[in-house]
Amino acid sequence: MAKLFRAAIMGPPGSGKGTISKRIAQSFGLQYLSSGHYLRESIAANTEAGVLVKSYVERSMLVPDHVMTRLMLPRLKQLSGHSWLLDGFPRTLSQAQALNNLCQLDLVISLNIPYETLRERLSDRWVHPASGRVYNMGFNPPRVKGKDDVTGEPLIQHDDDKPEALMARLRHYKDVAKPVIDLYKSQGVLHSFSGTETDRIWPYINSLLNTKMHTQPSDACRTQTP
Ligand SMILES: Nc1nc2c(ncn2[C@@H]2O[C@H](COP(=O)(O)OP(=O)(O)O)[C@@H](O)[C@H]2O)c(=O)[nH]1
Ligand SMILES: Nc1ncnc2c1ncn2[C@@H]1O[C@H](COP(=O)(O)OP(=O)(O)O)[C@@H](O)[C@H]1O
Repeated sequence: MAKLFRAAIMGPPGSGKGTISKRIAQSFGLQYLSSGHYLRESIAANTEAGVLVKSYVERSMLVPDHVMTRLMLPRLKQLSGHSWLLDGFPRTLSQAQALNNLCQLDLVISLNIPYETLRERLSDRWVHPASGRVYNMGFNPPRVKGKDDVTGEPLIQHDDDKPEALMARLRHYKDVAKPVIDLYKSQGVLHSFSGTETDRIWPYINSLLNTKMHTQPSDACRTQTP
């Protein structure tokens, strides 16, 4: 059986989860699943799930745990023969416990980035809503200002990336993430990285993954919920 590897990345909004996940997926061939992107995609496609979660996502409120697990766990079961990386899920202790019942993570990456850095980055973050591609006017600007590189469609800014919403989101992130981080610490799978530049953090994550992926294969996840 192929070696499988299951990881999650955690960090406040703007900490570089999406940017680093893209590098991990490219370098290590993991399937990447972003809860925020998945939810926005469902809303845009007006699926049953999309209708259900729309009011929460639009108000930057957490989607209730039972809804989130009902959406994410079946997706992960579909990926049961693959290595994957989760971004944005699990967000709460209850979500982490539900995920634990499906399978144990091999690695959780936690990003600690100073507030001022987050504020600067997010005030300059532009996204292509349909694909989830993310740009930053200084760090990774689009080839044509205001347009997505692949489709040429317009880029937008999320309202909740604006400074007035950011402080509240950050405080909320810390409260909710603490028990999740404690859980993964107690399981011995948590690795934290601090810094202000993704390019300086990346080599450490790269080297950690190189080591872990070649020494710690995991079993296949359960395909049936117990
Ligand atoms: N200036 C700067 N911007 C960065 C760096 N790393 C990521 N970004 C940008 O910061 C914003 C937030 O990054 P993102 O990966 O979307 O963070 P997430 O909210 O944790 O998924 C995006 O616009 C990125 O392009 C960095 O090292 N320096
Ligand atoms: N695991 C989750 N639990 C509850 N709600 C979630 C979860 N992941 C994403 N969401 C919802 O989707 C929105 C966007 O998520 P995301 O793209 O991760 O952005 P952010 O990191 O800015 O919160 C969140 O504000 C929330 O409404």
